[in-house]
Amino acid sequence: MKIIIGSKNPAKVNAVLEIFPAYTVINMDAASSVSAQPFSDEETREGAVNRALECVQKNPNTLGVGLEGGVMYVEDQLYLCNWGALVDQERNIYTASGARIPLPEKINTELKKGHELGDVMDQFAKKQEVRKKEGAIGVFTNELVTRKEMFVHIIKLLRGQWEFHNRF
Ligand SMILES: O=P(O)(O)OP(=O)(O)OP(=O)(O)OC[C@H]1O[C@@H](n2cnc3c(O)ncnc32)[C@H](O)[C@@H]1O
Repeated sequence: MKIIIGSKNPAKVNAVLEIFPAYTVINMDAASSVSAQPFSDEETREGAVNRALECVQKNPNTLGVGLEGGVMYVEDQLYLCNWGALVDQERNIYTASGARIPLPEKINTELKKGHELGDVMDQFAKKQEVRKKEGAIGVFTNELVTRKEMFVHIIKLLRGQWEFHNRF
């Protein structure tokens, strides 16, 4: 069976490859149809679902996966949040979120100005394309948990729910 992942970001594609080794994994650009920088769990989750649905709509008889990064507030503290969605051939939608960590006030200030986290992280870490590599979670955990690892966990949560559903 084929799995279509609605992103070309290697941190996302490699996570799907790791958890679905027996499947043919194809990547394509899919629209999140939410803001470039989602600012809540609801919006980030919606972006992941929209991407997964587009993958399946454009490729019938496959599994679609959408992964979306965003931020959200708990009281006044900004946190990193990530969501994933898997859509099967019957259009059942499975969702899961990833580990979240607080982001420094400096990052909050830049995001409030309208900048995207990907660009802010590159400036902060003095690196290029952090979002495709260790990610914000990697930078702020001293690379003990990378963005790919965080997505691996989300994909496991999605695959596990889908397999459980298909047992009965
Ligand atoms: O190519 P796509 O799949 O769009 O991947 P992306 O990383 O650019 O985009 P996301 O939709 O996952 O994330 C939305 C925005 O938040 C940024 N972002 C989210 N999580 C991040 C992380 O861990 N590190 C750096 N940037 C992150 C990202 O770069 C975007 O600007």
